[in-house]
Amino acid sequence: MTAAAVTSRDAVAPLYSTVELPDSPDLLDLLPREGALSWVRRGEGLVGWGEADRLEVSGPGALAEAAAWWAERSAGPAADDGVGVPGSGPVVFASIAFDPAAGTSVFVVPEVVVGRRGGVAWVTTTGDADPRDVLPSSREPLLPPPSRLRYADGALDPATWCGAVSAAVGRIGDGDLAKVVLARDLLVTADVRLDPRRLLDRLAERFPDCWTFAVDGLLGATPELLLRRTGRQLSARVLAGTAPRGAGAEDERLAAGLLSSAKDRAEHALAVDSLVRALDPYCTTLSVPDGPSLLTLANVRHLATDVVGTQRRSGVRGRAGLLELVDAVHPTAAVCGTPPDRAAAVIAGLEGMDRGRYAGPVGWLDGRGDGEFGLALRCAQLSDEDPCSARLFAGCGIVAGSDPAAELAETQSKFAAFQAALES
Ligand SMILES: C=C(O[C@@H]1C=C(C(=O)O)C=C[C@H]1O)C(=O)O
Repeated sequence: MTAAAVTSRDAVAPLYSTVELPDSPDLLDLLPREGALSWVRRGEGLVGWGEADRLEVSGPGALAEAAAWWAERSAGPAADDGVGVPGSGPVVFASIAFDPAAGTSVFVVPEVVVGRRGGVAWVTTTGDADPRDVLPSSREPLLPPPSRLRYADGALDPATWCGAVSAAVGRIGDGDLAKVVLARDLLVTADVRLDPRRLLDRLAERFPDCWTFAVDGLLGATPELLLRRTGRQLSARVLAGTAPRGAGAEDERLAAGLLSSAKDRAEHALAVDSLVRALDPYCTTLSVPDGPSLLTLANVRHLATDVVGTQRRSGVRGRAGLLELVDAVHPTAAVCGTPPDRAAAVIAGLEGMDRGRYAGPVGWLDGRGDGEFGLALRCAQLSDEDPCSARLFAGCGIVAGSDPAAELAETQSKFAAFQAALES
């Protein structure tokens, strides 16, 4: 085992000050063009900018290292927090690699965080800045939208990716595994620089039921909540099983078909089971509805299960923080498969790409241990080298009976979430 690689700017915890804002600002409107950090749903959540500190970490102990780092960074000289709700006081935004042992996970402590929750709004600053002085008086104008977008295949062209799906169905038929999630990437280049704020605005408008996120150039609107912790209360929204949207009566027919599909319900049950099995040892209560409901988005419809639990008060598991819980539940069968080790090996053998932080946990954590992590889906990684380019990701659960052409169409429907933001 190699040791986790850790880079962090300096060793002294910054000072944090939080004040309540008299008016509730539009969070996304506050973001600057560079370094946008976001976790926003229906106008509530957190945005941040500037970097007071940053941790990049990988290796088998990556999330434990990150938890220790954050405990030190958030526990420094007492935070001056006059608001006292989840997300006020010290906050770190995080985007964790799909495979935290192999990929790089990024943790950013912003210089400024603005939050909104239940109608209360606040601003938190790190260092000497006075929280009353840091909000922009007006928004820097958005860059013009692209007039031309060029798409190119990522790691696998569509026909080769369908071949990978067939191979996975073969492995499932041989009894090697029950489910594997296979993803593909799509490269896009615009004729102008991409403005993250324009993309976030469009995603938030079109996907009000999703969490619009941005951390270190990974931007998206995810419908899937891996884990939220508020005190001892834990909650998650598990998704698996997808149908396209249709027009008029066809849409109703597709919805009814998804809810009654034995294949989709079995695929969904594997994802719920994987979360419940991993979370159960940490909980005194864990409640799972009898069957899935439908989550309807602009581009697709999913089978969804909302799970809620209460974390134990005592013992080692009672002391587990949110990053330890995230480490325990990730990857669920919603993004990896069943059993997870075999599925991970099939992904490594068939996908032909590095997922990076796609399908990894993304969200935020505060100094009390409250926070929210979604799965980084319906997203794109903006290129560091070329400000006009991005890499989009989409994947699908493959089970017995999966049809490669239908799975390819499903990835296209999922890409469409980010494409609409680029194109509008
Ligand atoms: C892997 C993705 O989505 C996951 C796979 C789903 C499915 O196969 O039905 C549904 C929701 C997500 O859990 C993705 O959007 O890239």
